This record gives sequence, C-alpha cells and structure tokens, in this order.
Amino acid sequence: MKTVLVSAVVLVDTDGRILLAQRPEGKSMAGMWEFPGGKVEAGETPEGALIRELQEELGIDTWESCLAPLTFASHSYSDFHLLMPVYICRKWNGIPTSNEGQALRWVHSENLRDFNMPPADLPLLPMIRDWV
Ligand SMILES: Nc1nc2c([nH]c(=O)n2[C@H]2C[C@H](O)[C@@H](COP(=O)(O)OP(=O)(O)OP(=O)(O)O)O2)c(=O)[nH]1
Ligand SMILES: [Mg+2]
Repeated sequence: MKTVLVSAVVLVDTDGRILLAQRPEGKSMAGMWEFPGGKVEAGETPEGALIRELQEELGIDTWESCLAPLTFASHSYSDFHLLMPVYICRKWNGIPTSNEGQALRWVHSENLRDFNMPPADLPLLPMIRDWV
C-alpha cells in the first residue's frame, strides 16, 4: 500500500485554543474536523509543505523556526497508509481565514474529543490535551 506523507499543525492562539478546520464537501472524509495541513508534494520538505498549506488554506504566514515537532499519526486507511507529522505553532502573521470554503473553529484542548475527527487523529488527542 502507498504511504502518503501529510503535514499538519496544532495552531494554538494566545488563549490556548486550537484551530480545527472542517473538510469540505467533495473531499474524502468530508465534514470531519482536522488539523490544518495537507499533502507534502514532490521536492518539498514537510515544514515547507505546511507553510504553503497554511498560506493557501488559511491565508497566514509562518516560518520553519515557529514549527516545533509535536507528534505524528501513522494509520492505515483502506486505500493508503497515512504518515502525518504534526507540528505545534504559536506564532504567525495574519488572521486565519477560510480560503477554501472550510468551516473553522477555535477549540479548547479539553473539547477536542467532541469533534468528529479522522480515525488517524484520535490516538493523538489525549497527548495533545495534556501537552498543549
Ligand atoms: N490536514 C489533515 N489531513 C488529515 C488529518 N487527519 C487525516 O487523516 N488526514 C488525511 C485526510 C486526507 O486523506 C489527507 C490530507 O489530504 P488532503 O486531500 O486534505 O490534502 P491537501 O490539503 O493537500 O488537499 P488536495 O490539494 O490534495 O485536495 O490526510 C488531519 O488532522 N489534518
Ligand atoms: Mg488539506
């Protein structure tokens, strides 16, 4: 099975809330709430891909020095294996805005489990709750 590399971020605001984005209609797992990010394309580093995705999806700018490794997901879906490094970021320029029609929510870490998230994300939630 193909392994797909996806970078994602736990974006934390000054109140300690985390940004979740809802996957739009038409995409796989539509309606589920995810950490912002996307696929690492050929020739990109995971950090570079995440910086690009944050510009494209949310219209914010951040820097490699502001992305710290937090955890990762490794999960087999029916048609591919997901390997997803997850970074934490507390510093960026701009206000996250829905650029691709996706709903956005700032969520307190203790409430993450109330959101319907992709199966790959579920094992990460307890440690994110404890560490953020
Ligand atoms: N961004 C993100 N993707 C996740 C999470 N959990 C999870 O299983 N995924 C999966 C869903 C997708 O299969 C894959 C991300 O691919 P995607 O299609 O959103 O990638 P992309 O943003 O580059 O979008 P596209 O241009 O390929 O449409 O990773 C998560 O928390 N955040
Ligand atoms: Mg994406």
